Amino acid sequence: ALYTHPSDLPQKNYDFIVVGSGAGGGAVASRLSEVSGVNVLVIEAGINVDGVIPTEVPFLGPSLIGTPFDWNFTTTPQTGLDGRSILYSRGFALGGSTSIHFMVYTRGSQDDFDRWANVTGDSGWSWQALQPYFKKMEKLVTPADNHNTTGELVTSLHGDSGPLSVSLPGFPLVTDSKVIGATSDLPAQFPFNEDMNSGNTIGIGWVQYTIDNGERASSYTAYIKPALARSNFDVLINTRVTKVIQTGNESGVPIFRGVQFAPSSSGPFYSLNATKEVILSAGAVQTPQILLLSGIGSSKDLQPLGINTIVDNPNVGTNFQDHALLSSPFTVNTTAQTTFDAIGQNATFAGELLSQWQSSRTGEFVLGPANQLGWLRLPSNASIFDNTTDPSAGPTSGHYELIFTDGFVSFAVPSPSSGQFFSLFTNVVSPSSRGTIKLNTTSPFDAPLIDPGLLSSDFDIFTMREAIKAGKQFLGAKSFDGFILEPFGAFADAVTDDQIEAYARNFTTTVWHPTCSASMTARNSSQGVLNPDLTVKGTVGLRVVDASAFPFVTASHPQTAVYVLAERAADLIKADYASNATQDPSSSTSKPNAATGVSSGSDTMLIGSLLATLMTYVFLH
Ligand SMILES: Cc1cc2nc3c(=O)[nH]c(=O)nc-3n(C[C@H](O)[C@H](O)[C@H](O)COP(=O)(O)OP(=O)(O)OC[C@H]3O[C@@H](n4cnc5c(N)ncnc54)[C@H](O)[C@@H]3O)c2cc1C
Repeated sequence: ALYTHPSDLPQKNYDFIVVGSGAGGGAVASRLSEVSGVNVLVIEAGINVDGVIPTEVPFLGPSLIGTPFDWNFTTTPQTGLDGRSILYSRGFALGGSTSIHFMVYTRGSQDDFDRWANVTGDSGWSWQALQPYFKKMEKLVTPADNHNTTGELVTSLHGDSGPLSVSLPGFPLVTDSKVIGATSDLPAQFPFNEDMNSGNTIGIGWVQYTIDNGERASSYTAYIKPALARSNFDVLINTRVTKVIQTGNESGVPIFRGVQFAPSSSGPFYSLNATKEVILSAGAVQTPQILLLSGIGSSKDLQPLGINTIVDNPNVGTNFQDHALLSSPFTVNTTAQTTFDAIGQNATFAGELLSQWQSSRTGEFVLGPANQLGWLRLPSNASIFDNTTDPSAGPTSGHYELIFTDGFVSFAVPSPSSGQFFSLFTNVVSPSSRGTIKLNTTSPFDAPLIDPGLLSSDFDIFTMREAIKAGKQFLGAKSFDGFILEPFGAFADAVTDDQIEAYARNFTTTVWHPTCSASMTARNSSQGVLNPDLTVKGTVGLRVVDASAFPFVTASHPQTAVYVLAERAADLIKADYASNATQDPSSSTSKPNAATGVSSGSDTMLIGSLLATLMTYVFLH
């Protein structure tokens, strides 16, 4: 059942307490609750999304940025971005970031996962070994417009009965034939890739989305909602886990089967113990924050804050990786108005499209941000490789991504109120930059210090620069003749290499792919935070199942890799407890205890007024 306040929780022994309901938490919790008699509780800080239209309408996904469905974090000043701090969105919602994200469904490359297997010493993370899980999670469905998808993806690569629906774009754009045509014009540099989820990502092709019948498919809709019917599955929203609690020792190793949680900073504070495990799935920003608040981290950092170090591991919150994203607009010449511009500039048209979506789940509002994208590599003789090792996983991984959007879309500057545009997104997908997550204060209700280190390495700024140049070459193909006019705004002045780099540092943001901040490494390695089975090194009863566990960010949009990690994690956990796992004798079986009696404020909002705010937002931006 779904609960909205800790005091409503039923009296139950929870075998597993999962912190966070995003891609990792939703999937692992739902799978664990398949075992009858195993009680699972998910504790989610964020708010309900039921009936919230912008979380359902694919096209309105971007309108959720900066709203109450977003944690609205800000990064530390980024040296690679000329000292700018940028908005760092994460989903504050049932379903986590998958309830607000852009739904692009890319698995990553064979080399990405084979590298995971190599660094962890666990062949179960290899591309080949994960194939059953990629298929198990997925249900390939027809696009919203039921068009013939021959040549747009390879059906046999996909699952047909998993919880997560995947489909191709369900509305045609005038730019579709131009982008696909350009892959024929310039096949050597920009090959067509019929299905970038085959293990070889290289090339340009059609985007697959987690969209089902014109609606967003999220961790909530795919995994959590169906499981809520089970009597052994509970979800508590509006409630923040403030730390994990040591509940004992096993052969001198601390056991962490307790969680403390509260609906607001003023309490009341509750605690509850899992009989089997606590699973942290709070995402790559907050999983390390919770570990640090719980005394699992670098004693050098924790001591000055007055936090007692229980497990001294300096790797917690390090190795943080993200993808740097830049949008570069071009003016275009077209009689058919470009999609994003028409919607952004004409509220009446947008209203009509919303009505169309509501009545038939068709039209432009079934679309994600682009119908095509591609993954490309720098030439092997690129000058950067004279003194830098290639940070990519191998030849099936891109160094950069190009995304093609039919209209003006930018996360750095506001959209112009008139004009017709085409946006080229460039994304550094195999970065060598590394960042950190550190505590700012000891309050779990304060944001941590988030430093994704965007464009902080020579390789990354070089790659961003070359990606922009490659993108311009692609848009110079014959298929774009007479359509693309010229670079717009500050992009128009970015001509020489130095100017392009300056432009990139000035306007790059993130594509919100934080990962690797509690990485898994080999079992006997002193590096990293997790063992290859995702248990936290130096602890008993505590695991991490989310994007922070990645050893390297995949050269992809990472939701699929998080889901696949969670699918395998569920089987690893089920196997552990099928074979008579030892139990912590201190595990509590009681109703949660309120440690303080202060009652909390309510997060309840009038959905009507929220929707109005969201719609205004999307129309204005
Ligand atoms: C704007 C945006 C667009 C994106 N677009 C795409 C895309 O198109 N394709 C793609 O593949 N990926 C995309 N991503 C990334 C993708 O959403 C994430 O990689 C994925 O959701 C990560 O899963 P996770 O489980 O690690 O974390 P999340 O999905 O972020 O889930 C973490 C959950 O933990 C909760 N939580 C955090 N702290 C606490 C606490 N203390 N107590 C209780 N709960 C807590 C959060 O509220 C959240 O619900 C996007 C992300 C964003 C923000």
